[in-house]
Amino acid sequence: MTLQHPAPAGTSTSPAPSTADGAPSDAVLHLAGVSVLRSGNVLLDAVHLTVRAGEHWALLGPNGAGKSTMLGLAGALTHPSRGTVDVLGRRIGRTDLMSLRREIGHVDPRHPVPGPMTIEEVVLTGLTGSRATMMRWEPSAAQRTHVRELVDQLGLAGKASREWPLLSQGERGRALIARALVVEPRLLLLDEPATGLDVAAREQLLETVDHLHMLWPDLASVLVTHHLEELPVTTTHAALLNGGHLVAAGPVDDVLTSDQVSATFEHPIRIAREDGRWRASSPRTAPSLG
Ligand SMILES: Nc1ncnc2c1ncn2[C@@H]1O[C@H](COP(=O)(O)OP(=O)(O)OP(=O)(O)O)[C@@H](O)[C@H]1O
Repeated sequence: MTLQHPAPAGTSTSPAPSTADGAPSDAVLHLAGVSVLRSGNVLLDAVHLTVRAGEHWALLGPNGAGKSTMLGLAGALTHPSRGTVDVLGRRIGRTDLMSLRREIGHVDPRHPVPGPMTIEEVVLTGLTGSRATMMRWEPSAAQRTHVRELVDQLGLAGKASREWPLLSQGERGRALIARALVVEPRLLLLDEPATGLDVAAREQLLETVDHLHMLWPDLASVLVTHHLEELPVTTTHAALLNGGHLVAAGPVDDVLTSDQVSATFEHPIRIAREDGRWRASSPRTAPSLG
């Protein structure tokens, strides 16, 4: 995503040729002047963003900032009240949303899995866009092979026939990423993928996400989180949201500064980066204990 207007200091605004609709021709996701209003509340206010192929965005902000609302637009789940949203070159409101959704990889850690399905069965439901295995639908041999390859690539080698209720949270997270990738999307959306994971499972999941970006360099992604510690090393860009407003957006090192993150979370926060990972802490004002 690239913030286009107004552009904060340090944000790249390099022009790209535009389509007839005004979206840059290389955009995977383009929001132009987007506001979302529900029940009299402004969930998003005049947001401009562009995500291009190969960019890995982090979307950060406090509770209620509008992150899920923005991800809902990117996933073709909701309509804007004002402005335009183009996903994979198709305009929300002018295209069939069901078919567009099937081209977007959407990872929701709260995805409900009905009954005792195996990892392979769950990943296959990505092809039908359903929760359960579709009646009278049979995958082709090539589709099965593709699913098994993905399961291996996601660090679940040999576990394709494991049943969902017996999996750890971390294994479920990686299986849901495989499910999202089975349609070979150009855009991958990750909604707080590290929620509920212990530190080891979180680190494995982040390593998996970094690995994906190396395997599919053109894949664009948007990852929503509240925690800077949950950002993959391969994150290239960040957007900070507060109260439906974009506080900053652009290359990750320009955006994730102590000042901008503090303004976003309305609390003094010190940002540090080590070995490509981010850490956030709050300067203490009271004398330390012990
Ligand atoms: N249908 C709706 N009608 C009215 N207000 C809504 C509706 N959906 C969400 N909101 C409000 O809009 C704001 C933004 O919600 P959103 O879920 O996008 O925030 P978020 O940044 O994802 O929050 P969290 O980090 O808590 O998940 C919140 O204050 C929420 O209560």
